[in-house]
Amino acid sequence: GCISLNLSPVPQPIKPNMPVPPMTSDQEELISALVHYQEEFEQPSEADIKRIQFCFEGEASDMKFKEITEMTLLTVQLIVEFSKQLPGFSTLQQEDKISLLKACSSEVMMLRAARRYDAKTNSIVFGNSYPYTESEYETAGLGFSAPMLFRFCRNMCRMKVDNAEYALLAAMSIFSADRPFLREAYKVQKLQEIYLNALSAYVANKRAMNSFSIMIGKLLNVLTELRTLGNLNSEMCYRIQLTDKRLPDLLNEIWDVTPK
Ligand SMILES: Cc1nc(-c2ccccc2Cl)n(NC(=O)c2ccc3c(c2C)OCCO3)c1C(C)C
Repeated sequence: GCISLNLSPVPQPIKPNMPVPPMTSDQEELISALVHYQEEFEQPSEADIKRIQFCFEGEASDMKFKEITEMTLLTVQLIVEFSKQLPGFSTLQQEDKISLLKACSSEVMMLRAARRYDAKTNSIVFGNSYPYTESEYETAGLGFSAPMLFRFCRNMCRMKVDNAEYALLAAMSIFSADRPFLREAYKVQKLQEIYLNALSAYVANKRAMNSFSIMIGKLLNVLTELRTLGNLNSEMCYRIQLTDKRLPDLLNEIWDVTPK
């Protein structure tokens, strides 16, 4: 069932030497719901992954590129399902839901890649058996993006971001009030504040006090980094337009790549 959003007065902002207030039960409920949905919509089904694996022939680069695009298509659809479960999302107008999903999907894709990053093999394991290494990214013709993507993944890994923090960052990326064409930006802003307060309460209660302000600062900086990565994804989409490679129509539509 969906969590009743408690729009009670915003809890006190946490100051450095202030005793850490316990999380409210609403915040605990919200966080466990998000972690549950994050797990529910984490992986494409085995059947979907199998379908991708065996239906491509052609030269290595095209096959790798096609695999990545199909895997991304499945993952973006999971991101849409995750977003629809977020408390508050259903209170928005249809047009705003679409504007938010178009704008956040590449950013949440980057967060998902970071969650699937395996430091030992320096690879992103999308699905259960799809290790993407930096060189495979090069093979697929996406070489320009690989170093930045893997640097982002390594940084998230070093910060030891946990499932709750990933889920809350994804929710904050989804509920970004400064996305283009929003009709009710103020509603999106209010929703993001609820997830921000839950994130800061969670971090304050989880990490020793001295590292709270450092950690919350780093996590909020991730949202800024995600903007850059999302914009570079759009740039990559345009570059692909200029080559003989093609993205699936749904990705072109979601990422506003106007077919020439
Ligand atoms: C089908 C497809 N799937 C992805 C993708 C793959 C993994 C994580 C996130 C994304 Cl968005 N991308 N984007 C990138 O791989 C991509 C593009 C630009 C980047 C970047 C990535 C991962 O990361 C670093 C900044 O620039 C694409 C297309 C557009 C090729």
